[in-house]
Amino acid sequence: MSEIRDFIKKLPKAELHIHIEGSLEPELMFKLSKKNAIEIPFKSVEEIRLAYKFNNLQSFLDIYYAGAAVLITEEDFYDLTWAYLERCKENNVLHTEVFYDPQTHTNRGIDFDIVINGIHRALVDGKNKLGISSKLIMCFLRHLDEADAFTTLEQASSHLDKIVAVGLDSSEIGHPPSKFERVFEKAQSMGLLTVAHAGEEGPPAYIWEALDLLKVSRIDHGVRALEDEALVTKLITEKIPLTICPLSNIKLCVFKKMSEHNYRKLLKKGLVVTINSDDPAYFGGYINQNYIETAEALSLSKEELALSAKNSFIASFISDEQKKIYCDLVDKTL
Ligand code: HPA
Ligand SMILES: [Zn+2]
Repeated sequence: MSEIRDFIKKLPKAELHIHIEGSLEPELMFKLSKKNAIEIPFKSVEEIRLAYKFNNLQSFLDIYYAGAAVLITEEDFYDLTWAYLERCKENNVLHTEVFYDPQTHTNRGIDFDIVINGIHRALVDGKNKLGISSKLIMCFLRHLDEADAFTTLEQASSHLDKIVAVGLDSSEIGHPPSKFERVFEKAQSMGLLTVAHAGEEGPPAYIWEALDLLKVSRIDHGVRALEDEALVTKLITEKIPLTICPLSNIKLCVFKKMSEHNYRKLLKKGLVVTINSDDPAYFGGYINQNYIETAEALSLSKEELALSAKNSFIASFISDEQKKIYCDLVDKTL
């Protein structure tokens, strides 16, 4: 193994941008489709993998929502989450903040409680059996309307002990953060933090809206921030983290190739940037693979990789004491 790969493997990390539905590997999708008698348009695991060719965010989302339809029982959501936590262990992820999309499931008749209880139970086991700490972030699908998001927030009100924040994902263009200003305001009044996908395909104006209207603690993706100098200054001064997903950006054609990714530029400017996997089953790798491909294409040094790992803990929703413990662990790898 090359020295840099070995270093990345040993580096303690937090993952802050992972959609649990996006960790559904073709093998599990196939198995669940048989068990639950849900038809999927593929005859084999190989056929599923071959279908994973995307030319933008929407072409991915269409397949991603179709795949999620095999998830029916609480056990299915448990197994999905547990499989991801085992990958965390392999990738030396010590802390993870997991997104899930309740509306993907409730809108096809799955009870809100089944989904959250299955995911939560696996996260508790992840702490007890694997030593991985975690938080859960409930995302609203932005292509659906405000009323649907309000209904979802209402359903979450008896589970507030299991959720740290609300987020915003799905088709970005045409669905600006402003559409959900009132829902996010209500979520905050319930004690929840906020994050939002912005500036993945959408313009810098969407990042401004996420900050000014949704009062987000972090921006998910945010790679288009570089197009707006005043925005970059704000993100640096206010230390607002970006959760960047390099392999996702290549697979969804946000950048043509990894050598053109702006990750290193953002890091060099002093933004709190982090490396994450987004939808690892669909985009060709878990967090270490994202670190490796970014490091190799952009010639990131060990110091820059360690800074990225420290950023991941600093940008997380854990306590300051815990952040210090994890950052010290990162320093020890240098
Ligand atoms: O990268 C993403 N962007 C928006 N929505 C998503 N849902 C899963 N992954 C993504
Ligand atoms: Zn995402």
